[in-house]
Amino acid sequence: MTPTPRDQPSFSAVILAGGYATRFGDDDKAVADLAGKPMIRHVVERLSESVDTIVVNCRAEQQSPIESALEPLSGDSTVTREFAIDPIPDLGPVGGIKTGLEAVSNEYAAVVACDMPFCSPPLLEELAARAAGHDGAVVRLEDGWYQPTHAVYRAQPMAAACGAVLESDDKRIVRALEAIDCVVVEENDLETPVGSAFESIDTKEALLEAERRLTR
Ligand SMILES: Nc1nc2c(ncn2[C@@H]2O[C@H](COP(=O)(O)OP(=O)(O)OP(=O)(O)O)[C@@H](O)[C@H]2O)c(=O)[nH]1
Ligand SMILES: [Mg+2]
Repeated sequence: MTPTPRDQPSFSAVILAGGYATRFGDDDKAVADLAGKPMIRHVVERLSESVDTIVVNCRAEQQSPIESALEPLSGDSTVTREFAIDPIPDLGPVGGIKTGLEAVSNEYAAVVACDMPFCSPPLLEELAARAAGHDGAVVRLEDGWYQPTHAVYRAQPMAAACGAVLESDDKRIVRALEAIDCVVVEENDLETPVGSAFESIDTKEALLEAERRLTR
């Protein structure tokens, strides 16, 4: 086996951007300005440290604004970007994860929400290493909540599990996690500092708060 430069299992990334950002207001938070850069660009630039293929999952009408938000992107010439458009919008993150992972050609992929500008490539690398030989690795915080939109999955089984969940009565993402061989990593057991990796920007107030931290 030829190790990657970081001696980590290689994985792709899926960025979930297909939500309607209702708590954020009328604007699409994926392309909202955060400290001089569209939010999704923060995520793409970070993920480019660890992956060579990024799949952006969104609705059809978002593709053009998101493409504009990501061009030109310096220093990422080796990163391939693709779009995976939801065939049916508004199925929630489970629908987005299914659409995105179906477009992935690597065995494993990190899934990260577009509103997590502090996402952590080192943390995702740790999750990829923990997921090796399993169908995924997801962090459970001390308060008991899973972090499925900053996680690593084996693309094919997780996409299939999301498809089955969408067909069932209980459409919660936790049902998909239960259906696959997903390693649950307790927050306290992580080797990598979490920092603000799991922080999502849901409101304009949260955006301003994140901006203050990024610019001070
Ligand atoms: N493809 C797809 N992605 C979604 C959908 N709903 C949420 N997401 C994504 O999942 C991630 C987490 O979702 P939320 O934080 O609830 O984002 P949101 O649904 O856009 O925002 P709210 O309307 O305020 O809940 C974000 O990256 C969203 O873009 C959906 O219906 N389809
Ligand atoms: Mg939502």
